[in-house]
Amino acid sequence: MTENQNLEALKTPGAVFFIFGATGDLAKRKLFPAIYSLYREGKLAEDFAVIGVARRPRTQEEFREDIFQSIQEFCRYKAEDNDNWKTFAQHFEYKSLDINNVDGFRELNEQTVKLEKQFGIPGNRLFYLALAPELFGSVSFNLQKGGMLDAEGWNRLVIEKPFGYDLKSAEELNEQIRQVFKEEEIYRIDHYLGKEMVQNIEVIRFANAFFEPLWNNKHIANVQITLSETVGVEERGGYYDHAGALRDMGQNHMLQMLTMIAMEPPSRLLPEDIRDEKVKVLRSLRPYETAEEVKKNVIRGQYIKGSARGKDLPAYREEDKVDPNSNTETYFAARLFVDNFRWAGVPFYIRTGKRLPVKTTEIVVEFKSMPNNVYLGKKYKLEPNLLVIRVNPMEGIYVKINAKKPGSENEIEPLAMDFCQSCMVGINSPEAYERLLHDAARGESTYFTRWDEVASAWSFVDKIAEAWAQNQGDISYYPAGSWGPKETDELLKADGFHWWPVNGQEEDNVVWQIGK
Ligand SMILES: NC(=O)C1=CN([C@@H]2O[C@H](COP(=O)(O)OP(=O)(O)OC[C@H]3O[C@@H](n4cnc5c(N)ncnc54)[C@H](OP(=O)(O)O)[C@@H]3O)[C@@H](O)[C@H]2O)C=CC1
Ligand SMILES: O=C1O[C@H](COP(=O)(O)O)[C@@H](O)[C@H](O)[C@H]1O
Repeated sequence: MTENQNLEALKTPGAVFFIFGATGDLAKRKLFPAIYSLYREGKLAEDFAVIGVARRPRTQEEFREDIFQSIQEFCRYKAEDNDNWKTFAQHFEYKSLDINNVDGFRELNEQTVKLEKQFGIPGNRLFYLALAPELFGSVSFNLQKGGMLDAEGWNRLVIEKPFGYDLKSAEELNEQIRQVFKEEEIYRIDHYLGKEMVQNIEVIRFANAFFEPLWNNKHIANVQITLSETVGVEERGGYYDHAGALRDMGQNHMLQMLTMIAMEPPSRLLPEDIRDEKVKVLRSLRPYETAEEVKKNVIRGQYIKGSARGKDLPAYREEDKVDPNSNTETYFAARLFVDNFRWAGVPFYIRTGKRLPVKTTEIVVEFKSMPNNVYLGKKYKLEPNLLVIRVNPMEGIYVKINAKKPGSENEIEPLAMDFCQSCMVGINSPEAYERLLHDAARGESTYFTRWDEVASAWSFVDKIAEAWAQNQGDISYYPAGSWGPKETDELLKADGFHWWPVNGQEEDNVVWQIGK
């Protein structure tokens, strides 16, 4: 393929993008920068328009100024105040509208038709709901009543997480949306699926002869997925105190990464085939039915006062908009099992938390050790081989192997073969939201979650949440800036394993860590 053909294949079809919630945090930090990056990369030509929708008043000039500021602050490309910027900004308009006001949607339709004529857009409409989920149903109904879905092109609905609070509320939400949109028109965002290295899991697994044959319970001892954050709840205390780490990160990002690691190779690289395989993994998760099973396999914690990098940090219960008696978990870790032929008996350890010492997302696949009753194993203590996939913020993979210590006669030491992708492409790697917006506009649904995936993930998580709700007392506390409750280490120790240190974690005896 020539470069021009390649760019043509990546080009987004002409469409109007509606950003509902255009004055909000997500639009400012992620969506406007993503649209600008697509434009700068030639993936978005001149046949597009963006209409920002929210209640507060904004003139067109003020709205365009908001976008300029958002790009300057959050985009990997900077806008310059020149003709190029002015051409881009002309594609943006604002509509002040309460989403409960159906007449406003009729006006919005008139505004849209004008823009479609102006930019030669063939009636394709993408509705991005950067709104609280309680509003998804009303927007869908009013889009229909206001005639917004009657244009000639396609309609697509992109919705943000959280998709419900539990299975029941997710079903209700889904039912409302499905009265208006077909499943194939709905794009449920899980922004972790837009991350470079999460998408790379498939390639690492299915394009390498030395991984796939070993990818099973005969050769893999355990899998560890860590998603640690240094931040607390910031301005989102109200939402977070209702949700907690299990719903905020577990039901979606953590389980999605697990499915990418555990799924069977799809028969074809088509969205539905890939999603079929992912949902099978979710259905194979061993459910924890009783409070005892939950207690044995899942740990929850909440941060108390602590410090990090010389700075004092408040307790979770002291955070803005958080109940001072809150029992919401800011951390959870679990031992999960995928009960199928490939994975029977292999524990998947997952952990995530706020106010941990480093910001990192990493997946460690620990291979079974060589038999220690023969040859080298008899003589040396061999470290297990590891495949580490670094998702965030560093991107890359490395493999830890045993090798002869250079210069020594017969000493063996662990050695890391490191591919640091971020060192090579640096800040040019597209942001998750950029990829996902681009995919949704091209009708590429692989990296969005299908309803049955969402439902299966909720039914698994609900049982844990129910057990916790009945037993409020079993929460552990950890100082902000520490690695979470100590019980988390016990979870692995009981199986003869330990957490492998993640990138940035200080460990004196880790000779194979990069930079050591
Ligand atoms: N921010 C983030 O990093 C992330 C956010 N999300 C999800 O994305 C969604 C949006 O989040 P975020 O941007 O942070 O939220 P904000 O509270 O910052 O923004 C909400 C937006 O909704 C608009 N809005 C609220 N009520 C109405 C209404 N009745 N009619 C029209 N517009 C309305 C607000 O504008 P106005 O007040 O002017 O009407 C504002 O633009 C949420 O579901 C959140 O959970 C998911 C992942 C990350
Ligand atoms: O969805 C969410 O993700 C962020 C973490 O995302 P990352 O890309 O920065 O790793 C998390 O902070 C937030 O609580 C959650 O809602």
